Amino acid sequence: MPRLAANLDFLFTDRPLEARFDAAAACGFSGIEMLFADRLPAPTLRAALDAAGLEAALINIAVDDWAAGGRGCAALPGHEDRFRRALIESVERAVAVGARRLHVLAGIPETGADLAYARASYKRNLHEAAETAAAAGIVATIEAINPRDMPGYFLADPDEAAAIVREINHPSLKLQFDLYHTQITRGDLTRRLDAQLPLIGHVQIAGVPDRAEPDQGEIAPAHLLDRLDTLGYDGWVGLEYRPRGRTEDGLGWAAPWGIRGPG
Ligand SMILES: O=C(O)C(=O)[C@H](O)CO
Ligand SMILES: [Mg+2]
Repeated sequence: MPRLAANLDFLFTDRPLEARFDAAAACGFSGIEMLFADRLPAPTLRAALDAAGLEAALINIAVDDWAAGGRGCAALPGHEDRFRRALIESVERAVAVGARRLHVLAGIPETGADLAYARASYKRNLHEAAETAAAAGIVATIEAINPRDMPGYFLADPDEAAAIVREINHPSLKLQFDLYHTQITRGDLTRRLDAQLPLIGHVQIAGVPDRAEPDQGEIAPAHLLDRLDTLGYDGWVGLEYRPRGRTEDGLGWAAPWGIRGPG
């Protein structure tokens, strides 16, 4: 049965980061995921997780220029040294905090960039990410992000993400299947899960089109989570949405998976 993880950069954001761990645990979560895990020193993050009885399901690779529009650099030729530094630092952080999945962001190529050249460079960097992750006993993931939310992002098409994971064919490189982005760009979620399950290392969910709780709109959470269960997926499903109100008040849909508002 899939386990639900609270994304602490989307949920419980009405309180300081340090308070979100206990809030997630109080709602029945046993795992969390974070986009910006480098905001806390690794020992501090590890202590917060341990104190709340939480596992880090996934963290993102460090992105040093997020505020300036940076979205990673794995697919940006010429940035290999920067990529390697972020990779090594982030794998070390993942190990220190017990995270078994590291999302490796591709980046936004400059207008007019040679995309075939970028793809070749991306594949070399991802192979290195897989090798570095494997040596540390973890798994690197890649995720297609829809162009409405992240214009110009190199990896926009979920089927291209699946093709790249297949081509690299490394046990420590997996697909991060974000149901929200995939519904927007491609749809046909059930059949895509069926076909791509062996490639999948992490799943995320949000409602479409609003990126709020998935119980409204085009996403059918019970159907999709049951499907993942039937397919034998026993990994994490990250709740990566912007709650319509208080996070706790919007968790009713997740009750069948052990999540509850604290009352
Ligand atoms: O935006 C998403 O869906 C993600 O999962 C990334 O990690 C953050 O951009
Ligand atoms: Mg996502």
